[in-house]
Amino acid sequence: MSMKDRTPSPSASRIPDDQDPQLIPTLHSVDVSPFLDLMLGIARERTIEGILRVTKRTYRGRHVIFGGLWIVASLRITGTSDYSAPGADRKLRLMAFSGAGKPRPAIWRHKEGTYDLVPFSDPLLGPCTKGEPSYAASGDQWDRPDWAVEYGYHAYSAFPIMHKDELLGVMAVFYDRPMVDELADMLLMHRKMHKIYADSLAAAVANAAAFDEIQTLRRELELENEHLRRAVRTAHADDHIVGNAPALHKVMEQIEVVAPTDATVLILGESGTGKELLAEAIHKRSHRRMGPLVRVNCSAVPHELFESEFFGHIKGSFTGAVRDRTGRFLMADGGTLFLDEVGEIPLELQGKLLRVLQEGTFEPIGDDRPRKVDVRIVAATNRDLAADVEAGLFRQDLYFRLSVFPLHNPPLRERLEDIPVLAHHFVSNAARRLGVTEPKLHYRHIQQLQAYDWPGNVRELQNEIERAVIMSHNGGLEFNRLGAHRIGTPPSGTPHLSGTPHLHAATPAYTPDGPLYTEMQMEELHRENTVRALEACGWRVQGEGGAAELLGIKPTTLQSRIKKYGLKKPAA
Ligand SMILES: Nc1ncnc2c1ncn2[C@@H]1O[C@H](COP(=O)(O)OP(=O)(O)OP(=O)(O)O)[C@@H](O)[C@H]1O
Repeated sequence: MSMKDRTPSPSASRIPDDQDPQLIPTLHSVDVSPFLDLMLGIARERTIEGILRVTKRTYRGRHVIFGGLWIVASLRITGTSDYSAPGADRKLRLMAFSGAGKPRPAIWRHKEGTYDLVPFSDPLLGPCTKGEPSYAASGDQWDRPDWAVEYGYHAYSAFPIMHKDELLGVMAVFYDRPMVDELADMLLMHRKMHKIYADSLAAAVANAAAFDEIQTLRRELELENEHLRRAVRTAHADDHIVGNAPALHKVMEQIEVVAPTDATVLILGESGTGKELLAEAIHKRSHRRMGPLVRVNCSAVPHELFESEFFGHIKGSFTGAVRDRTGRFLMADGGTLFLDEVGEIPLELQGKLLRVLQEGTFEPIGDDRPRKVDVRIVAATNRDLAADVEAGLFRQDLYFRLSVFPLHNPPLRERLEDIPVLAHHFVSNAARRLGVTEPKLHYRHIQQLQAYDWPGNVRELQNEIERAVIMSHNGGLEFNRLGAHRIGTPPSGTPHLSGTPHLHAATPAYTPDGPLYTEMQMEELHRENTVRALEACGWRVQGEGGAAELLGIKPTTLQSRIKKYGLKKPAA
């Protein structure tokens, strides 16, 4: 018998309709302000988590012993539930509850388990999954389960949460006594409120889910974009590894040894040292060279998308999964998967990754059929993974699995002898790409480049050279602002300028005793120094801490200098 069939007839207990004059006094006796607060709270929430938080504070009302909200289990709710198992759309998952009623639904039993997860076939909540509200005003109007009898749950009222004919969930409220006779009016009142509440909740949940879906798609698109851009760059890149320093030589020898095997390689080294280039070198020297080389930058993957990024998902397996998605593991089948910044993989996913590495199988989200892949892993990190293991941030078993063959890629400052050959390589690459005449690299340029410590390594060298080639205008190269473009790091200077401010003046000539500036260069230095002083004090010319005081000159002198150089405070 369905719950609808069991809906009590008016003769069983008096259930007034809204025309019933007896409802009017009831209306006056019920304090509706908590209900209005609740409605406002729900309307304001933009996330499902927020909606659930508000909902947990609710289900107040006279004689209400307990209220709960169950959501269709396949609706993935960020941060509160895991990806659902296949077939989860046929179950309701308890998401929020409140009230004084004991015990909690975790102990209420139905045929298959507890009320934490309820099948659509359940006689109590199941009828609502067909879109019909149901209720019982007293114990004799429903087949009360044992827990309801034992703990004094006499009456209930349940509503489906529907949005555009789609079931999102079910809400139910239970009473500690029969809601008949003089309480029947109150039950009717409550049911009217529940109906409004259920409709608002449906709209709020649907909005939040849609918002979630858009976010997920946006992040997926960003990732896809990044993959595509990189693939294009790699396809066009002049990717041969340049350098003869003994430290790099040793790395290349190790690559020759390990590449033909299928061993997992862990490339260690600071950012910009060329780890990705080494991973490509390993792939190209392996028997997998005709297969794909797929890169995942683990630091760029949003936490909630990791599993889908690695293993893929099936359409509809969670909110936002509007189409099937092939994970990177499957894409790399028969080739190499390069896990860049592997130290950024969240702890909870490290176990799953380890399983794939050990067994070579995985399941896409929402699909329980295991997929077998043949993938070689090359990982890279600039973190001290051993220290992360000590600190409990990285699983030891995964670390051991990844570091079968560690390769240490030295920072550029430890192979300064490679700078001339790298510099020539980058100058001709940049000139070719930019379509300009290749500017000449002089000995003094090399000296300047070798005197810098390159915290950003080869990538920074490449960027500095590209910038210098752009600025050269078919004239000479200039490297007197090395490091000035680094974000968050003060420029570390070229030694020739040591003892002088690090300024944007044309390259000076050099004497054995130091730099020699022309009058024009001195003028430029002067101008830049004045600007720097003005900037340092927010363009305040006089007074304590003003630019004139900083420069040790009179404010009037500074005024005339500002005029002479035509300096103006930049618009905010
Ligand atoms: N030995 C080299 N020869 C030629 N180019 C190099 C060399 N080393 C690095 N590069 C270039 O420097 C840039 C940075 O290299 P890459 O991206 O491989 O560094 P990475 O160590 O993987 O950096 P991150 O840790 O930030 O991901 C790339 O453009 C790469 O082509």
